[in-house]
Formats: sequence, structure tokens, C-alpha cells
Amino acid sequence: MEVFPSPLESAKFIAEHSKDVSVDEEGARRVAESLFDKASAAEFGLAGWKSLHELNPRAADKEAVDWVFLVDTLNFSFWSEQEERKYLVKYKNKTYSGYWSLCAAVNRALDEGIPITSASYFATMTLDQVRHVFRSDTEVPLPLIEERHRVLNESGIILLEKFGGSFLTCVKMCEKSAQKLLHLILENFPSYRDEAVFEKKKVSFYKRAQILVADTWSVLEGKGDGSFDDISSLTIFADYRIPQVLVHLKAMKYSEELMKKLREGKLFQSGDKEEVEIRGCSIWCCALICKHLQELYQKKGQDMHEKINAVLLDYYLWDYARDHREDMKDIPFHRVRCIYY
Ligand SMILES: Nc1nc2c(c(CN[C@H]3C=C[C@H](O)[C@@H]3O)cn2[C@@H]2O[C@H](COP(=O)(O)O)[C@@H](O)[C@H]2O)c(=O)[nH]1
Repeated sequence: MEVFPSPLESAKFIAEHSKDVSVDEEGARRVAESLFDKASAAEFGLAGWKSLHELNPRAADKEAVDWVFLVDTLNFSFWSEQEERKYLVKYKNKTYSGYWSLCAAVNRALDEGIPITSASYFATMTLDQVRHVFRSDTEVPLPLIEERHRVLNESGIILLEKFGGSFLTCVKMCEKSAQKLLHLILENFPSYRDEAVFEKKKVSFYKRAQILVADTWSVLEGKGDGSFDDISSLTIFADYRIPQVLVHLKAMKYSEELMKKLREGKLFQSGDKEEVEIRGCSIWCCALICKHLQELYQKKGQDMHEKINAVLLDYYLWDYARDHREDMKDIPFHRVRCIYY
């Protein structure tokens, strides 16, 4: 059995050895304090996944779980070289960008009668069919379309051959354990193995694998097959937005040298030292914010273990980043073209 490093232990190790990125403990504490009142509000909770996002499934059934699997298999690399030239999808009179453009294209296909969330369909999709389903409403295509075609076919075939064609089978096999589901994903779906080598040590982030578990928990509303008793063991999902918002909120800092490269729009490779430091420090920084939030509630005699975890903190910070794009325009995000985030 393959050993998968823990993203949290990886993050601690990276943060302790990082040169160009640093976690600001005081800054993390201040962010926790600023979130304190919000954390007990409705929008911080699990219900926000559906109530705040009209493109997410309303249902909590097999089709909804398969929608989540398809979307999280393709949940990577939406950023555009030029802000004014990007992939956009119009759906029901609204134009979507970034991650939401992917969801809009999926829902558009379903409305057109294309069974895009069925493994029997995406296991044998041709590249032209993928191009059609994810066609752009601008002249800019969805990035990495060939890689998306490859991971769709690969994931569809595995889901058909090993799990009867539905991700709900995988969920049921894991007996309400987030960690078991995470490991089933990593053992069976190669495109989810988001790892690197740092200071000669194998480290992991598992961004898409962890968000797949989290979104499954969310779409099942934390009930039934989705009532994971260890959901708090997940970390945040190391994408290219969370680091940006953590630097904006002064909980994390970049060296002058790294900031210069980011401002120049340098294209990093997956696994580069700076990229690994950005992603690992983001995970560690959010673990500290979660810890401080729990301590603040304990001081008030409130046990918030059910309400405060890295998943809900991540969702909140990610939505915050989307809503504060303008305020954050001076904080560059790191640019990598890869299938991991
Ligand atoms: N850490 C974290 N990264 C996330 C998400 C999501 C979508 N989840 C939402 C869906 C339902 C829930 O309500 C969540 O709010 C996408 N991404 C990543 O962001 C990047 C896209 O950014 P932009 O170009 O600005 O759209 C890209 O790397 C993508 O993989 C998240 O939740 N957390």
C-alpha cells in the first residue's frame, strides 16, 4: 500500500524550512479575531455551499454527488494571462469567470441533454466533445483542454471499472470517514496525487482530493453517507487564491525577491521551491487561524468544533477573495499551469 504524506505535516515541515514565504503568527491571530463574530453566522456554515452559490446542485442525491466528482476532477487552472482576455461562460443570462465558468459550462451541457456527469459519457468523450461542452463565450478557450480531456477519460474509466460508474459508491465504501475517502481517491485516481519534493522530502497538498471530500460533505449537507465524523482532519485547499488573500490579510508574507517575481507574472513550474513554499505556508497559516478561532470560542465557553474547521474557513476565505478582487489587485497570485489546482 502506497504511503501518502499528510498535507498538514507537510505544511508544518514546509513552513519551518521556508525561505521566501513566512507565516505571521500575530497576523494569523488577528485574522482569527476578525472572523470571530462571522464564524458563528449562517454564511460560515455548511449551508452556505448551496445557499450562496446558485450553480451548485440543490439536491443531495447520486446525481448531485456525481456532479461534484466531475467538477472537482476538472477544478484547476482557470487563471488567464491577461485579466482582460479570459475564458467566460454565459449561462441563464449571467456571465461566469474562473471556477464558476466551469460549473456554468457543466450546467449548460446538462440543460442541452449532454450527460456530462455520467462516467459512461465522460470515460469515452472525444477531445472535440470536450471542446464543445467547455466552449467559451469569448475568443479565449478554457486552459489545458487536452489535459482535461485526458483526466476525464482516465477518471471515467476507473469509476466505471472499479466503482460501478458512480462516485457515491466510493463514498459509501468509506463508512463516513473523510480520511478513508481521501485515501480511496488517492489510491485510485492518479490525477488527484498532488505531491512534490521539498528539501529532499516527499510532501503533499492533495488540493483536489481534499476539496472533493469537502464538496461531497457539502452537497450531502453533512448527513447520511456524507456525515463525516472526521471532516475537521482536512486542511484548506492550496489553490492560487487562498495565498493571495492570506497575504492581503497580512497573515502571510512574501520576500521582496519573490514578490518581484510574482509581480512580473513569472510562470512557475509545479513543484518549484517558491510554489511549494507558498502552498505549504498557506495550509499551515490556516491551521493556525483555525486553532486561534477554537481558542477564542473556548475562552467564551462555546465548543465550536462542529462549526470551525479548515473546510469552512477555506470556503469563507475563498469566497472573500472572489468578493474582494478589486481590494486585492496589488497582491499577485502565483502562476502555474497544472492539473492540481
Ligand atoms: N481553496 C479553494 N480553492 C478553490 C475553491 C473553489 C470552488 N469551491 C467553491 C464551490 C463551492 C463552495 O462553495 C466553494 O466556495 C475553486 N478553487 C480553486 O480556485 C481557483 C479558481 O479561482 P478563480 O480563478 O478566482 O475562479 C482554482 O485553483 C480552483 O481550483 C474553494 O472553495 N477553495
